[in-house]
Amino acid sequence: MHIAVTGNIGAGKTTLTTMLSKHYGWDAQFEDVDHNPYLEDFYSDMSKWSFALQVYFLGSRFRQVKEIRESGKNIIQDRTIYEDAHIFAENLNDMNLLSDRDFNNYSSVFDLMKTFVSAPDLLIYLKSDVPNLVKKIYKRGREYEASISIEYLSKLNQKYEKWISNYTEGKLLIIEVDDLDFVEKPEDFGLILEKIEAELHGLF
Ligand SMILES: Nc1ncnc2c1ncn2[C@@H]1O[C@H](COP(=O)(O)OP(=O)(O)O)[C@@H](O)[C@H]1O
Ligand SMILES: Nc1ncnc2c1ncn2[C@H]1C[C@H](O)[C@@H](COP(=O)(O)O)O1
Repeated sequence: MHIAVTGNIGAGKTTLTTMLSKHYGWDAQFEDVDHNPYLEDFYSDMSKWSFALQVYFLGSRFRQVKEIRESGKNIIQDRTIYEDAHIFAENLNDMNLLSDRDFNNYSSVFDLMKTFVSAPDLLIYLKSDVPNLVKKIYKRGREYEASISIEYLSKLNQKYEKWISNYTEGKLLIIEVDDLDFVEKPEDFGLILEKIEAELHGLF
């Protein structure tokens, strides 16, 4: 079984991935954030570092894809490789922070990698409004994320909505998280578990 949690920056992916992995006793795969050699530089100068960061995330995410294929274990994954290409790289190109030449180069590598990627059994999209994303990013308190603009988050949210509305690769569960506090309220976490189990009925 492979479940992936998707959503904008600050939506709660890492928190929910951790809770689900503990609850079901499954392995968790997290994004390469704390040891990422480009992320901090990227936020100080997006145009300069966008290509290097995208190549880094693509490689790191493809390594996870390979591990999922080879491990045969039940895995819950924090963000997918699709988001790097269809959300982040595309948005940077739209914002002229990643040139057409670099974006085309990146996309041809991504298209090749995609042929090895299997969709998760279930994709859980954590949908959140920009003001709530801002609050959670602030609460998390990574210093280099203080420069993230409302415009950047809004554009990413628009990309997420478009991508999710066209997602047909596998089962999809959309959870509106703004009125849920699955961290402090066990009943809210319970609601999420019920929805997951309804989607995966028969596979558990
Ligand atoms: N549903 C929620 N209710 C309250 N706080 C939340 C919720 N989801 C996430 N948080 C908090 O918001 C911050 C960002 O969450 P995180 O899981 O790191 O998001 P992501 O991995 O999507 O960027 C963390 O401090 C986390 O504790
Ligand atoms: N592909 C990406 N391009 C730019 N930035 C990215 C990409 N993937 C992740 N990120 C950033 C966004 C956040 O600052 C950190 C961690 O993501 P989060 O949504 O908070 O788990 O990496």
